[in-house]
Amino acid sequence: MSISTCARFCSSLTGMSKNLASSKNGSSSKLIEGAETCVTQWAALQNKKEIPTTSTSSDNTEATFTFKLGRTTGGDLSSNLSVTSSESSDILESDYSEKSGEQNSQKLQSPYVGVRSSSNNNVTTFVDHKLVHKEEKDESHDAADIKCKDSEKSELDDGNDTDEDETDNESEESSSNHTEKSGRKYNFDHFQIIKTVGTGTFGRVCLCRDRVSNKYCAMKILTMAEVIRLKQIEHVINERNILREIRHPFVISLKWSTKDDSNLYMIFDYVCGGELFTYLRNAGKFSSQTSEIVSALEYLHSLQIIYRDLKPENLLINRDGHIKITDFGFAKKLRDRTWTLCGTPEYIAPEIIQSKGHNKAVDWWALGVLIYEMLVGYPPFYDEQPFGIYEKILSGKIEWERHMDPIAKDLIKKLLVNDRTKRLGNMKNGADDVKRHRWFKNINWNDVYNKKLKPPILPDVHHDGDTKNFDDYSEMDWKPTIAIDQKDFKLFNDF
Ligand SMILES: Nc1ncnc2c1ncn2[C@@H]1O[C@H](COP(=O)(O)OP(=O)(O)OP(=O)(O)O)[C@@H](O)[C@H]1O
Repeated sequence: MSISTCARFCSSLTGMSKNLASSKNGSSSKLIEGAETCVTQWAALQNKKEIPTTSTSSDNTEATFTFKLGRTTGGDLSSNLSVTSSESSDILESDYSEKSGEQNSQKLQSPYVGVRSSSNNNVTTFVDHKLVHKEEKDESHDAADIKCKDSEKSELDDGNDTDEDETDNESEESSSNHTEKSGRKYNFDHFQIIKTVGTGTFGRVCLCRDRVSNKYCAMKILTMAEVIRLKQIEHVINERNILREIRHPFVISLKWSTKDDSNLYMIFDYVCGGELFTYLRNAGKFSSQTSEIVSALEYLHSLQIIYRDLKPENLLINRDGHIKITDFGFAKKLRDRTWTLCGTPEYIAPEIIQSKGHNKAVDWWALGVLIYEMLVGYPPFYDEQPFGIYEKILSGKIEWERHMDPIAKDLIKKLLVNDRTKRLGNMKNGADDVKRHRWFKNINWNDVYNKKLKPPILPDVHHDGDTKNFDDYSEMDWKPTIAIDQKDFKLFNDF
């Protein structure tokens, strides 16, 4: 996850953050207490029946409690917190589909603090330094140096090296199956790591060069031990599986995934423009990007996938100016509804707060928040405290800027409807209702999909591997690769 963008509230969370930072597997009950308090306060806020703080599942399924805490508007500090516990007494909420009873793991985010200026990507990141690797590294690394054995289990993907910008539409038309083979077999040492361009909860994202095709790509490296520690195995496997299934011009495309005995790896096309948010904060310029997001959401929902993490940080912009939605860590294939409390506070839909069970409607809500934030510069529901944010979300009151475009305002209002059965996008015509809104009156949706709309702005990049739109990250804190034991390794059998 990018920590960049709008840095968010923090002071109230700092103490919690410290607790979390010092937490180990076996000592997380304090943190869970904090999480329980959150849940209880939400319930109290609404004067509604209490959200269960223990799992109702009979099979002791592990619970999920997932937040991305930490966005402050115009401020400069954000804090993401993470905590886990596998003790059933600490269970807060099970993440399962209503019908499947599918279990999931438990999480608040890992401790880090990010600072960002509102005008660009200047982010300072402090990741968990407990396992910081002090040894100095060269700027570029061989992927093989990271210790991926030949015997690693690797996922043969489509192996399609062709420049995505040129082939996106072709491949989408010819195949929606990401695993369709094109003949190439990837190998880990085909990749040379050049530079870190982002950090996430469990690892980092690096710019790489594919030695075979000579193309740039992004390698997301997740430390298995961290994934286990944060009880995120299911989410990571979900992320990979969903990414393998999808192929859309405005969604990041996974080229290959693999693992060794310490890390999970996902190789994506490199999106060199950085975050969209950096470029566009202007009503006139944003409608074509919005339409790309709508197109992507419609596609995901058509596959019964909810994305659940729509926010400016997760919208990257390609060299051609088009959007790429990234970070599918919260995405989920749904049979019906899900109950995981997850998301980023400012973007969470009321039904998530109310623990009513949620579905794709949460993405349409988040779209309303996103459009508002893109147009106004800060999110519609904001407070220094997360509870204040939830209270505002539930109240449904939105402050409107006087000069807000009335058509945009109408769209936002129809997306930010508390009653999800009346929310645009979630009614019987689905995404068509959104697409037919006046805000999109001049939009030809086929043209959107085929990238025929001229992007309002092109990112300032000099070449495909340009990293100027990303923050600088230390290459000195690569964590040592520690092999996990066989028992733990088996947890990743499905990756
Ligand atoms: N394909 C890509 N091209 C360029 N940069 C990327 C790409 N994928 C990710 N990044 C950068 O790396 C950052 C972290 O990526 P991502 O959000 O996927 O990590 P994460 O580990 O899932 O984070 P989280 O903590 O939210 O789980 C992004 O915000 C972005 O800046």
